[in-house]
Amino acid sequence: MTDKLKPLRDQIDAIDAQILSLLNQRAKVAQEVGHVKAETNAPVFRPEREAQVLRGVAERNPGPMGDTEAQTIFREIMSACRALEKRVTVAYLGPAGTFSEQAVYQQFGHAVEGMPCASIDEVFRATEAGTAEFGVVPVENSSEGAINRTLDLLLQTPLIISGEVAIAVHHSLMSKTGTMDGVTAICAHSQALAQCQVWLNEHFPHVERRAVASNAEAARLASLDPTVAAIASEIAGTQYNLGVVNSHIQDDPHNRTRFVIVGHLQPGPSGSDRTSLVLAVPNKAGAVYQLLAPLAKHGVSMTRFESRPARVGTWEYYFYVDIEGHVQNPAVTQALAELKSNAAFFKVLGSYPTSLN
Ligand SMILES: O=C(O)C(=O)C[C@]1(C(=O)O)C=C[C@@H](O)C=C1
Repeated sequence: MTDKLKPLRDQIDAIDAQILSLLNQRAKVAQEVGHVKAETNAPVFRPEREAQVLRGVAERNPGPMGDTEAQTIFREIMSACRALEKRVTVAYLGPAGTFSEQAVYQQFGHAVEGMPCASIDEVFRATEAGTAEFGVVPVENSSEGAINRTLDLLLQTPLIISGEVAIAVHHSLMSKTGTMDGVTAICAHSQALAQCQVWLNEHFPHVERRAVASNAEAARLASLDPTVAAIASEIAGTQYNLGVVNSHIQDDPHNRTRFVIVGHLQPGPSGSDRTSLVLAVPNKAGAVYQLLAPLAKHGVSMTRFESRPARVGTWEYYFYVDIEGHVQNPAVTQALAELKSNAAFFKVLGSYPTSLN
């Protein structure tokens, strides 16, 4: 056995030495890019370029390594190279261990400064003030719908959406002992409790459900109290030393949350982009239909349409619309100019590369 392994491991050692040398060659070039950018005060993080690099990795990947695995590695390579230019600070809905933190790493890799915030409002405030260069906030969940606080804040903020990330949300039921013995309450964020309600009704109909600020907070509480179980990601469970009672308890096995990245940067076109808008029209029959007509006229596809009652201002509803394409694409530019002239309220939230998954 050992005799057969030795030459293979020697090969791996030799390849690793080459990989390391190539990684450092790449890192030196990235440092040069950093110097060029510093001269012109150009932004270090270029989401459209990173999206193109990662799409190129999948296109050129000869295997047997999977495309997603190759992209994960290259995301971290770019993250490490970017950190040599400048380490980007990213605010997110904390504490550490939340799906928001996972979204940060999925977009930026691990060579970033994560800044956990107590609320979505705080993420916007920190990013607007420049304490963080970017903020990552949840915008919609596949089973529970829109995250209304984010939609309201997007309406008011001067920040621009510069990217999106979709995360598969798998919830686990966990406790200090890894069992439900002696457990009298199950804690989680209200969204997570809602996403697991059918499963909970079936398995633990008589255990109290308690909504707390975040799933990570639930995990922290469970780590302190054997009468409390938490619904959270297993990453959060590991962080707080919890045992798993049941995995994958969310009612929808394909449950996903989409996050957006907000900041002061408007990315250029990447070749596969999305544009997010907010619109309002006077409340009269056919107004919404007329409002959206320019999209069909210019062949622009709408990928999302969400209405939100206005709590302030003149209009009854705001419409959150996502379309395919970048504001700089001619068809999108024309469609938006016509849309703007029909709308009573019009705001482009940003144009950004579509997420990889
Ligand atoms: O191409 C750039 O602008 C770089 O700074 C290099 C690089 C990379 O490592 O490939 C790093 C950071 C940017 O976000 C994009 C790409």
